[in-house]
Amino acid sequence: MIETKPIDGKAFAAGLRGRIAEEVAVLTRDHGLKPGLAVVLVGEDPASQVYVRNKAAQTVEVGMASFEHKLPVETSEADLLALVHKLNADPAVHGILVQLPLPAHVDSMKVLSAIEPAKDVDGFHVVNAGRLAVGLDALVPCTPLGSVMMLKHYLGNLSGLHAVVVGRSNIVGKPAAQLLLREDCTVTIAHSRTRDLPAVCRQADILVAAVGRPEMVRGDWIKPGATVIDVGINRITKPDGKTRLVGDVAYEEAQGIAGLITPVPGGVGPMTIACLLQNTLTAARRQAGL
Ligand SMILES: Nc1nc(=O)c2c([nH]1)NC[C@@H]1CN(c3ccc(C(=O)N[C@@H](CCC(=O)O)C(=O)O)cc3)C=[N+]21
Repeated sequence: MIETKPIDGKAFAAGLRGRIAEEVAVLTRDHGLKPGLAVVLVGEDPASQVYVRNKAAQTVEVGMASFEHKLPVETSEADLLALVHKLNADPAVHGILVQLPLPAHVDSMKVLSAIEPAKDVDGFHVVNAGRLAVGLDALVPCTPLGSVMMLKHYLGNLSGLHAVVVGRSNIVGKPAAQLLLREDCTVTIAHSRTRDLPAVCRQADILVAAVGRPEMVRGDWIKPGATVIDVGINRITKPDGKTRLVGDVAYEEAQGIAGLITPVPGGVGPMTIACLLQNTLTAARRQAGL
């Protein structure tokens, strides 16, 4: 029987934020540079409001400036684009995040493409996606960045390991695959059309679940001793009417099979926000030519 160890993303993120705070203090002291992050939220989705509030609080906590822009759900695409252009031109703003999903009447791709790539701390702009793909310096999407940071910390060298990424989204699956490839993993990208998905997953030394379906990855999809990164954050309603957060992996079933696993909550989620701050620091430094 394998002893399954949880990967404490919450503690890891707190440590990372501590290091970021020290670097921000040095940057401000030696160069008079205070990194600034602008977050744009359209509409009043309660979960999104919680994330945006957490991001703003942690931004201030590490010594950065936080600029929050809350817009009504009926905001036009033109007005949103105008705000993005204003933030692009604002020297106090080094990072811009437009919270997704946007309302249906707004073309998300158009808005993301309007963000100056150097300020695109989500790493969603095609320029950053392309730079990551060809191995140039890029701003890298926060969730995959945080996931790979934890993998390197816990496993050391990832070279030659077989990583299976379940999910092919532009914000997690594809960039996660690129980062793992950069670490010399053998990478398989699996998705809803993959034939015999459980058998493909069972080949993984590193299994990244990023599908957005509660507990879809079952215990018997996991190779004994494998490292499981659960990117899913699904709010489900239990029979008693209470809600609870679950990942894309059946966490209890993974016990005794996985070697290491990120819990939900307390795994990848906190690292996503810490990496957003890391990207803002990186963006500020590059914009200042440091
Ligand atoms: N442009 C954009 N960039 C994003 O990065 C982005 C976005 N839009 N839209 C929404 C999703 C969601 N997201 C989360 C970040 C942290 C937690 C997080 O810290 N979760 C805690 C629990 C939070 C809770 O209890 O609800 C945890 O997993 O432990 C969750 C979700 C970033 N997103």
